[in-house]
Amino acid sequence: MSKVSFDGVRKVYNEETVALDGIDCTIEDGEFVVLLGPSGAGKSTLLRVLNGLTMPTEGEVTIDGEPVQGEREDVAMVFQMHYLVESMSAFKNALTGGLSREGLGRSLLTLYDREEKMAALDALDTVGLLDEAEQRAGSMSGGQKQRVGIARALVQEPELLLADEPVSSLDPKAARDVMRYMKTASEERGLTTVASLHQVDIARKFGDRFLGVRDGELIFDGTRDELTMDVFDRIYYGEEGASDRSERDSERLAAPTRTSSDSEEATENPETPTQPTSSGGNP
Ligand SMILES: Nc1ncnc2c1ncn2[C@@H]1O[C@H](COP(=O)(O)OP(=O)(O)OP(=O)(O)O)[C@@H](O)[C@H]1O
Repeated sequence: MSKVSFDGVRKVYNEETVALDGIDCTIEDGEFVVLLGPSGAGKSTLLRVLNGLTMPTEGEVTIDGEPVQGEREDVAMVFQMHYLVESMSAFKNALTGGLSREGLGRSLLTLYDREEKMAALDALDTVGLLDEAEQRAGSMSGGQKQRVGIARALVQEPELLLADEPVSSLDPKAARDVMRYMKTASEERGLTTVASLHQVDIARKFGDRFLGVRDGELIFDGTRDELTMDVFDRIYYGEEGASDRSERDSERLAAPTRTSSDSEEATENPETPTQPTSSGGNP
């Protein structure tokens, strides 16, 4: 588990594009945090400054009190595009997660020891793919591939798991499956998790806490119950757009009804947002 702090984090690309504009926030050990925000809001940049792929222009990001100054072994990332080697089995793909732990000097041809193989099998078991361990990645469904991507991240033995739109390209059922396995993995392994998602219904189902980013600013930090339709509209459509609800409400009403598998996500809060509609990136 890791505690993460953003202290006045600002990121400006090419001296003109402000991607993050003074982010202050702390993520506690073991939290499962969902990042929400329209396209270009700064979500990927926020994840990238967390895993050291990008350095802030101002401010500081710390993990367990240590400033992030580059890529870290205890931070693993799951991407929208899983970047698997399609010709290799799920097992071999998962094994490569250990490379970031062991250093890039090791080649894929290296013989892995028993402990590493057990870690890969254990990770595949965590994501429900033990029986498919020998299956070629290229022959797997999109959801299965993403689960292999999660297994590969788990083999790295991270304390902090980051996921950048991990289910954006999946159908709703596969997306839920992937998120369910990611949540289970985080709980079983005590990971702190930060995932950016556009599907608000899925976000609400799995997130413990929600950060809303818009124009590089953190405009919402709250719980599931606090993530009302108004808040959601403010995150995705801005203050002005949030007042223009009637058109979107009619689109929402015209949307297909939920399937029975969706119904477990109770609408205990009548203000519960469903799926974002017209603008704001993927929604
Ligand atoms: N490497 C880069 N160089 C220049 N500008 C960048 C770079 N990466 C991101 N940006 C810009 O920074 C802003 C924030 O981008 P970012 O990718 O963090 O947003 P996002 O919320 O993840 O969007 P999306 O949901 O579309 O992925 C955007 O204006 C984007 O064009």
